[in-house]
Amino acid sequence: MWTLVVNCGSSSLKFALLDPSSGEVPLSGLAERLGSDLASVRVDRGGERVSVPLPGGSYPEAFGVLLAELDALGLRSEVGAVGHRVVHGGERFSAPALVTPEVLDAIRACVPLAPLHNPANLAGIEAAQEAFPGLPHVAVFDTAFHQTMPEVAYRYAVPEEWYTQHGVRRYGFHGTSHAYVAGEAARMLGRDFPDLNLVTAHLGNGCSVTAVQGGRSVDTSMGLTPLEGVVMGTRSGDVDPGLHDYLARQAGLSLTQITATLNRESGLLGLSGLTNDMRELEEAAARGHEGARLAVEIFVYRLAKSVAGMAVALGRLDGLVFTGGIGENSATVRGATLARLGLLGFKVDEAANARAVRGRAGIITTPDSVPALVVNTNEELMIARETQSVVAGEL
Ligand SMILES: Nc1ncnc2c1ncn2[C@@H]1O[C@H](COP(=O)(O)OP(=O)(O)O)[C@@H](O)[C@H]1O
Ligand SMILES: CC(=O)OP(=O)(O)O
Ligand SMILES: [Mg+2]
Repeated sequence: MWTLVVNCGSSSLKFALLDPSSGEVPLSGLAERLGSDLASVRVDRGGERVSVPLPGGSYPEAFGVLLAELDALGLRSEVGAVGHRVVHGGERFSAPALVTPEVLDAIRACVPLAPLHNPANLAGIEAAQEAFPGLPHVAVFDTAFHQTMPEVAYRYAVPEEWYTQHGVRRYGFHGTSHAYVAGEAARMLGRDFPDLNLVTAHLGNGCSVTAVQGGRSVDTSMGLTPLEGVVMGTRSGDVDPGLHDYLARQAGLSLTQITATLNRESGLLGLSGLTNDMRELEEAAARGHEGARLAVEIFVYRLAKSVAGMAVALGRLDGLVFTGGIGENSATVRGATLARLGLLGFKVDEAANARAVRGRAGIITTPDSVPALVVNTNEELMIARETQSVVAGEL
C-alpha cells in the first residue's frame, strides 16, 4: 500500500509518496511560497525533476498539483492512507493518532503552544482531507517521542500553577527524527536498544539534541516551544528569560516583535548578518568573513555544551549521532563539535569524518573512541511506517 506523507509549514508543503516496507519513493515534492506570486511546486517523479509554477497558489491548489501527478503515474487509486507531520501534540499524544474531529480539536487546542507550526499543520490536514476524502488520515506528532521524559527533565522551575493551568513544561520536538536515527544507530553499532545510551543531534534549519536511553527519550534541548535549546538557522535557542522585558523597555519593542525576531532573524542568520545556510556560512568563513566565522563557532560551542548536558541525563554515553542537513553534510561542524567533547571520550577520525556526507552514513571516530556516527534521517519513512501501523490497528 502506498502512503502519502504530508508536512505543511507556514508557507510550504512537503509531500512524498512511499511504500513503507520497501522505502520506494516514486513521487515527492515541495510547494513553496504558497499564497504569494512566486508560489511554485517542485516535483520529483522518482528522479525526473520538474517545477510547476502556481502563482497565488494555496494549500488546496498545491494538493491539486499533487493529484494531477498521482493521476499521471496512475497511482491515485493506489494510495491507502495519508500521514501528516504535526508539530505540537501537547501532553495528549504519546503516539500517532487517526485524525477524527476530536483529534483535530486537540491539535487546535495546541495552537497557542506552537503558533508558527500547528495552524499550518491543521490547514494542511483540512486541505488533504478535501483532496483525499475517502482515505484514513493519521497525525504523527513531533512531541510524541518525548512524552517518556521524566518530570525532572520536563518541568521548569516556575510556579506549579503555570504547569497545571497553562501547560508550561518542556515538550521537545523533532521526535520522529530522533527516534528514527536512534534506531538506525543501534543497528549500525550492532547493539540492542535496551542497553544503549545515545545522544542524537538533529541539525537542520531547526536543531535539537536528545538523550535516548534504551530507545526512549529521557531529555531534549527544545522545550515548551521549538525556540529553546541550541543555536539554529534563524532561531536564537536559549536566551536570558529577562531579555523580553529588557528589550521591551529599552528598544520599545512589543512581545510579538521580540518573539518574531528570536524565531526568524536570530541564530546563524542574526550572528552572521549574512545567511541561515550553514554551507554558505562555511564558504564565507573560509573567505575570511568574520560574522560567518563567529556564527559557526558559537553554533558549535553551544551544540557541544548541549551534548555534554545530555550525557548527564544518561549517566553513561555509548554514542553520539549527527543527522539533519548540517549533521549529515558538515564535516567541519562535526569535527569541531567532537574536538570540544574530548572530555566525554570522543576522538575524531578525520578521514572518516570527511568521507561521511549525504548517503555515506558511518562511524566517524577512531576505534578507541566513544563512537560518533552520521545517520541519514528519514522522517517521511518513519511517518509512513507509523501511519501504516495506525491504519492496521497496531497502535
Ligand atoms: N554540504 C553541506 N555543508 C554544510 N551544510 C549543509 C550542507 N548541505 C546542507 N547543509 C545545511 O543543512 C541545513 C538544512 O538542513 P535540512 O535538514 O535540509 O533542513 P530542514 O530542517 O528545513 O529540513 C542548512 O543550514 C544547509 O546549509
Ligand atoms: C519543530 C521544529 O523545529 O521543526 P523544524 O525544524 O521543521 O522547523
Ligand atoms: Mg528537516
